[in-house]
Amino acid sequence: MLSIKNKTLLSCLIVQSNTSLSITNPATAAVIGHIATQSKSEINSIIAAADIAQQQWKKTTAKERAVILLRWHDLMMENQDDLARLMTLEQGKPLAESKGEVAYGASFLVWFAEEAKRAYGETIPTPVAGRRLATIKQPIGIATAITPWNFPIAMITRKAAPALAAGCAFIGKPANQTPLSALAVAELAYQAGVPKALLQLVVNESSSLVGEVFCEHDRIKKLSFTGSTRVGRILMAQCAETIKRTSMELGGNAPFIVFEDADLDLAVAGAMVSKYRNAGQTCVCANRFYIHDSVYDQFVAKLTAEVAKLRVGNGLEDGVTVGPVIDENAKNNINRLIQGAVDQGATVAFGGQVLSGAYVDPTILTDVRHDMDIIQEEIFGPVAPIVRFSSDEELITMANDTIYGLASYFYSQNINRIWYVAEALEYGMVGINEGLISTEVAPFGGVKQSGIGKEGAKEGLDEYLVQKYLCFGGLKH
Ligand SMILES: NC(=O)C1=CN([C@@H]2O[C@H](COP(=O)(O)OP(=O)(O)OC[C@H]3O[C@@H](n4cnc5c(N)ncnc54)[C@H](OP(=O)(O)O)[C@@H]3O)[C@@H](O)[C@H]2O)C=CC1
Ligand SMILES: O=C(O)CCCC(=O)O
Repeated sequence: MLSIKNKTLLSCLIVQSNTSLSITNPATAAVIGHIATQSKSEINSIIAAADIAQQQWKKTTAKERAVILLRWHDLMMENQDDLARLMTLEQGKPLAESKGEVAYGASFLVWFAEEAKRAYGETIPTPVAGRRLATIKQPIGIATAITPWNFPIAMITRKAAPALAAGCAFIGKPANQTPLSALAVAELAYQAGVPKALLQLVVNESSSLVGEVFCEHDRIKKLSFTGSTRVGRILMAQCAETIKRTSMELGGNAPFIVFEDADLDLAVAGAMVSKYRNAGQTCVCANRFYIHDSVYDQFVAKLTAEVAKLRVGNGLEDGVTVGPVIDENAKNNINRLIQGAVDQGATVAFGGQVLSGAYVDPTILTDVRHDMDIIQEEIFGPVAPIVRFSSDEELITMANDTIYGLASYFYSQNINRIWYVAEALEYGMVGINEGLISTEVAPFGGVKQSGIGKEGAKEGLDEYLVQKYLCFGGLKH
């Protein structure tokens, strides 16, 4: 079942025991393997070993660390097909998307390998004679991460790469539903020369147990989390005791806005990639559509024509563009939101069938009002609820009416409107005439209850560095 070429990527697999975790393929509900779990005392031993390893690693030069990270990148790309297959088997996304994620995940290794060479300090003009002032940047120490199932590889490398590049040790907890591809990527890190004690992935049936150890351990200096706002709140509270630095990439409720002056074909292309990629299970996915009254019917017709071309099925099969969602619970929750919207007056313009297994029918809902539950909640599924608007002012109020502030998208060709709306949207990221904004070179992160901190870009490295101020006194000249 796990037929891949490079068998070393499966070194994490064990014969089932009472301390193992079983991994299920969401496309078939079949168990595809078992991996060992780590107890609390084993995780504490891993932290102690990471502490020792980091004392050596922090003394290496950024250039030496870059050589290893670049080798790791090359190994990931050499094993792109195998890693993608593993990801599709445990997560469900179509193989082409899995391959894309492997490349996206690997891109963080190159980016941070290069960026760490530019972790510059500063000199500061002294206000007092006989002194010189400067700053340096140093690794924060042991960094930990807890990641979700929707991007099993990229969310690990987006955090591990800056940590290792900065000179930190890294301990991650992948999602229990999708640890295989992350563990395979860790195996490639060791083959590239990353010391085993420096980079470890741990799992336990109880994610909250791992979370508590990470948050409460005094030698751990950083926690980076990607996942729901609900769990982000718990982790931030738990980190308070040790005043740990945190990065939080949490839930979103992205508006996708089309003004009357938009290029509609461009908007539909952006909507398809933003809404239906990964079966809608992306924190930056368009969650709710606001379309100007004068182009509403035209937009719906064009979008329907494109959604009708999607093919739902097992992500390993040729031609499949929408895989299963992560499990049947997720499917039921999405179908509950669709039914709730219909009960509140929405119309199913396309799709809406209840499918078997963990599959969700790509759906378009019209006659949707801003106050419906489907607009207020994160759908995390291939469903596009479409609201009409007629004034820019009303639109901005509706777009910002959420506790979330991660991604937002709008389409317009009017330069005045583009600047005004881009500035008025209360979001960490704005796609303007663009539906796919993620890249390793730009700062990814939200405002409001979508989180704290940035990943990728030059800012992503600073999350793993501490700035130290040096004051040189008693100088004669
Ligand atoms: N912003 C984003 O990128 C994401 C947003 N979400 C949103 O969250 C919803 C629920 O998805 P879900 O996967 O359950 O997201 P969660 O936030 O529950 O899970 C994300 C990660 O946190 C772990 N976790 C869960 N509870 C705790 C805890 N108390 N302490 C420490 N770690 C914990 C999970 O482990 P385990 O695998 O054991 O559950 C997983 O590794 C989605 O439907 C979506 O709306 C989900 C994923 C990503
Ligand atoms: O959904 C997420 O959990 C992260 C978004 C992936 C990306 O586009 O970078």
